[in-house]
Amino acid sequence: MSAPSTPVDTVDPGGLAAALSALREGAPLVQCLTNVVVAQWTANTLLAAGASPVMVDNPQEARACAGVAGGVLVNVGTPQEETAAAMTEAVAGAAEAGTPWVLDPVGAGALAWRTRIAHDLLGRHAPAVIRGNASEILALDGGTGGKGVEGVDAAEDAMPAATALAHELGCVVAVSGRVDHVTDGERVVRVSNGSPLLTKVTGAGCALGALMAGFTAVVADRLVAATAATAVFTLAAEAAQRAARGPGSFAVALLDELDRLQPAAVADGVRLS
Ligand SMILES: Nc1ncnc2c1ncn2[C@@H]1O[C@H](COP(=O)(O)OP(=O)(O)OP(=O)(O)O)[C@@H](O)[C@H]1O
Ligand SMILES: Cc1ncsc1CCO
Ligand SMILES: [Mg+2]
Repeated sequence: MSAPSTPVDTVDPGGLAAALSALREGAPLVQCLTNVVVAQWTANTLLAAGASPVMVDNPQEARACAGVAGGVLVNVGTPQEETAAAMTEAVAGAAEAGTPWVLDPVGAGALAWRTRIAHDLLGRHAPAVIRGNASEILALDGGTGGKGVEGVDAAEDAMPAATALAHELGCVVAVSGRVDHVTDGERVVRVSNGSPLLTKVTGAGCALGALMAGFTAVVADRLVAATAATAVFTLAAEAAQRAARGPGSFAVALLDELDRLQPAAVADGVRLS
């Protein structure tokens, strides 16, 4: 199947700005089952943007937490038996409560066990959003994956796979890269904001997935939610790049700029096609 190319219609800059206002007003609780590399930075990203993180990734509490959270992030970056069991529980809790959940299939394709975990979770209850780099999205559709957790494909090359997954699961698929591509299987939104420094710090994509879980808690249209997260994150990255001397100061500045970003600046600065 070829990728759809319907131009942006309902996803407009004003809607993305309104989504950021909704995130700040709602301050949703976002449960994160994420990897050990990025946990603290992910929590800080959510706080800076205006959401409320809680990193509950044990099988004893994950289901109950997903029942009360506004959104759930499941990121398979450093899976262990315990956290994999917790992911199953969290997805069950999300299914019971109708809580939107986001899958970040870190390293899918490159490593077999986590690829099976991702497929198993997808088979239990459809996520609101699958967010990954192009190689990870291709891997979920039968591809071979990237170089470890690094993507080696361009986002546009993953759009046939993203479209197929979106149709199969009834979810949004967000493919990150120089130009981020977001689709619900019918509509495609491209966001061309961002900074190359995002590829020089670990966990940018992981933090973006957490933001998507936050936006799905406050925005009903999941295409808008995933696009708003992308716009907010990449616009903050552009401002952070201006303040940074390199990856270290960039990562710190990105938190500052997420906190400072105003909804009007989202509407003014986002580059959609
Ligand atoms: N070449 C690039 N130029 C500018 N921005 C980029 C580039 N590649 C990725 N990005 C941005 O970096 C962020 C993370 O995307 P990326 O594709 O690197 O995710 P990822 O590989 O899943 O990251 P990680 O696994 O390290 O968390 C996105 O906001 C995306 O817009
Ligand atoms: C570096 C790394 N290894 C496993 S998860 C992770 C964070 C970026 O995906
Ligand atoms: Mg990733």
